[in-house]
Amino acid sequence: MPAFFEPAFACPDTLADLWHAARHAYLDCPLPAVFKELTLLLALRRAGAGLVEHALALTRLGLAPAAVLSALDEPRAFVDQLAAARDVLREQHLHLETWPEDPVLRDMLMRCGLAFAADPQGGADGRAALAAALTPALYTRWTALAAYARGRAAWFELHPDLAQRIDPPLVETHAWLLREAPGLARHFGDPAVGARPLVAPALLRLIDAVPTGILQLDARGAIVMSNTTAQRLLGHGPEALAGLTIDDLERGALRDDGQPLAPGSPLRRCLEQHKPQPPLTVGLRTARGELLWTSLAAVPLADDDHGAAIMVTLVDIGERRKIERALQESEIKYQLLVEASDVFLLCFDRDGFIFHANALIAGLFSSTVDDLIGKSLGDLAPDLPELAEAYLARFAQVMEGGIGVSVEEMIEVRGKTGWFSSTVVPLRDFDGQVTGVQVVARDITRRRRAEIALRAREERSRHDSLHDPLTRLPNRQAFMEKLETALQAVRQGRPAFAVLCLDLDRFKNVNDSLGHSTGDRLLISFARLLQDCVGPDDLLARLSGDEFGVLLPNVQDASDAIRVADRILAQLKRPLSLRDQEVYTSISVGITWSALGYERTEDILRDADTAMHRAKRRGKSRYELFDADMHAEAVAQLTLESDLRRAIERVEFEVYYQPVIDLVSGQISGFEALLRWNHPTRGLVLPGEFIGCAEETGLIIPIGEWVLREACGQMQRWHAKYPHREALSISVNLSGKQFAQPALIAKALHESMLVPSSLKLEITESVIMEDPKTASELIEQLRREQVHSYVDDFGTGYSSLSYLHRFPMSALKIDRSFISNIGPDGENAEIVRTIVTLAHNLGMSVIAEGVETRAQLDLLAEMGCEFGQGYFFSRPVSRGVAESMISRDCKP
Ligand SMILES: Nc1nc2c(ncn2[C@@H]2O[C@@H]3COP(=O)(O)O[C@H]4[C@@H](O)[C@H](n5cnc6c(=O)[nH]c(N)nc65)O[C@@H]4COP(=O)(O)O[C@H]3[C@H]2O)c(=O)[nH]1
Repeated sequence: MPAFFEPAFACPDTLADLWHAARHAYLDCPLPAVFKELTLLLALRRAGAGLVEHALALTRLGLAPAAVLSALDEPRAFVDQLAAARDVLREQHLHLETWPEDPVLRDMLMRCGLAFAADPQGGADGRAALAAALTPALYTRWTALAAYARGRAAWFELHPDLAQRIDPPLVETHAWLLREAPGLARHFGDPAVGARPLVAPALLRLIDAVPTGILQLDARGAIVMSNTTAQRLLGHGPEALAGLTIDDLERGALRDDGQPLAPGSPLRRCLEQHKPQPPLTVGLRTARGELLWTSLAAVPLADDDHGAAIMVTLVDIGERRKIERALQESEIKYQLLVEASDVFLLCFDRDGFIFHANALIAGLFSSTVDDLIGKSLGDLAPDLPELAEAYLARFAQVMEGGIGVSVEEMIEVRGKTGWFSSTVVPLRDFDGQVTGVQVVARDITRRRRAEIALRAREERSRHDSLHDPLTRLPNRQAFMEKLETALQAVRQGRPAFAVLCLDLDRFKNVNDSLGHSTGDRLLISFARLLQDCVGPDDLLARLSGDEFGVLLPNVQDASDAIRVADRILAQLKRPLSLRDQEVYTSISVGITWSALGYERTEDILRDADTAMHRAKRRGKSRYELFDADMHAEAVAQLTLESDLRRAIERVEFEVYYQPVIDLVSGQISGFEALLRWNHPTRGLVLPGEFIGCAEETGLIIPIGEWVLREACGQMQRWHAKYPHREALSISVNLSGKQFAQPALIAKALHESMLVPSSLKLEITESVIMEDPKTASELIEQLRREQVHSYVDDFGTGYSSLSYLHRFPMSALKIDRSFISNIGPDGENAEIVRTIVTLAHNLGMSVIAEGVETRAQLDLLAEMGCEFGQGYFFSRPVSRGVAESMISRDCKP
């Protein structure tokens, strides 16, 4: 680029200014019109279209186009003239402020100026001469004019087709000019050349088809060609796009970072430095002002015939950028997440060197992220070689298998021990190849501690749930679990086991008489004693209140269990020390063992329990081995129990009445109500066969209630029917279990409307002694309600009269075993006599049970016994028979 025109081409603004200045000079300056025309004509001689415009200007000035032809026709002479003019100007030392009047001088100046325009480089001498000859203002104007001319020429050189296409009047004028002066045609060149496409049509189609936008810009940065993609992307039609400049393209354009594109864009650099510009992300504005993100590249074009200086390619990267942005955002989010989370992150390459880490892990090693990069595990924790080794093994495993590995482990880092949960996962490249591993670890110390505490608590609570808090022995649940294990072991061929069920005899008495805390101490002391009696492999448990169980997991036969029972019984011959007192106690032991072929643990314990009850029944302080008979008995008991339940539902019971005779008058003083069961298959069943079972199962409560209501009601009906016999009383047996429901007695009386004093409740001596406290309270309550209480079966239990005064009983019934023995030989007679005397001394009447003979009757009468009851008078009879007795004037 000639230095003379540099300002105009260096900066578009300058060019624009020059353009305006030149137009101003062209139209307003005092240069002669012909000078102007010649200047332009010469400058634009290669620009046919420019000449057209020039011709228009000539027309406006009133000149015929033909007037300039002579100058154009003589280029050679023109150059010579120019050289002459230059010499003249140099010699004349002119200082012109206005254009000279002298036509020769004028002509000289004009030709000199034209020389600059036509050949700026070559006209350097002339320019210097001109500058010397003209005032600076005049010289500037002249320069501007020359720049204008040069600019126009260059413009039209680059846009021959464009100029014709966009300016139809120009084309018309062109045609007119050629008609007027056909000689101009050689200056315009071939009009077809102007419309000639820049590239071959096939290539043009190809260019149009490519998805990349292609623009060609001329040396001044104006678009001279665009393909369809570029037009579509930028939203301009081809016409609108043609002629847009770099400025237009870059107006409102943004850099990749969203900042305005700085001056000196790659397009301009390419244009000016003729160097290819690598792709750059630029946001261009479309015709609608929207932002189009492109990858913009430019290459210089060498010697293009059509004036194209650079080729620009535009690739729409909007979608890609969105994805990239999303990826970036996701990456940022990931980073934020990683940094904000409590996760330790390390990424290792295949060789075990760190290439990524987060701040948290850096902090853990009192380091920085940068410092960690490039380090190996060994560098990281030189004092933990085993840990490093373990992790390296994990890395190898993960990289080989491609599957992540998670572990929780305790690690000591810098003297601090903590629990960490870490996961090692493989890292892969786009092809799926494992490129390294990522370790994500979390400090789980707090969680772990909480877990340990929780587990300890759970274990404690499980221990509690399986242990008795008082004796600290395993409880029933624990015993049953172990029993289940033992049962399974036996099924798998392991040796037999035995179970002992131990129950303290009369423990309730201890509780009631010595207090519950003494009872507790007794249990603790007894538990210790048991512990001393069993082996380390044996299981001792407290099954319930005063019931203990022993599981002997390895026995040859039942005798092994018997030996243990004997040992315990022998130990109990000595008193148990309870702090400040010593207490004698005994136990009843039931034994069973697995050789009996058990299927269920409940059955084992049930049978041991059955045997234990048998031991109790047989006098306590002993053991009983469960056997087949007992089993049959147990089965029979079960059958009986279910039959009883059915009997209650269907009311298969009946009350029989046995008269009680006044031994003085010989008349019936009352009846004892005795229960009978009309069994559907077994016929009449006596109470001895089912009362025990009813008591054990608690069924005695509904049965007893029924008897009470039935008997009270019956007696009340007899009272009503035989009013003169209203002194008749009814005796009803009361079970110990019924003590708990004294209200039922009041209820029965209330419902039957029987006078309370007509009801006598028989309570056995053993029941009283089983629970003396409750018995005493009940008897006292009954007394207050005017219900009489009798001691039943006296002599079979404690046989002690000493306690009787503690209970406000009305009478006692001497057991029939004593009566039957006061036969003709008089055995027991003295005992009975003593009982009668003592009872009288305590203010109680006496009823003799089981009177079967006249001799017994006579002896009892002689002893002063008030009442008698027995087969001698009558067996227990049905209601109807009993009534007939009453109606027969009360003699049985
Ligand atoms: N060998 C002989 N026996 C005689 C003679 N006189 C009466 N007996 C029998 O002696 C038992 C007297 O009843 P217990 O001592 O209260 O003894 C009763 C009583 O303890 C209980 N029992 C009967 N009914 C009930 C009831 O409704 N409730 C409760 N809880 N127990 C009842 O069943 C036991 C047996 O009742 P039973 O079989 O009816 O037997 C009756 C009666 O039939 C005699 O001269 N010789």
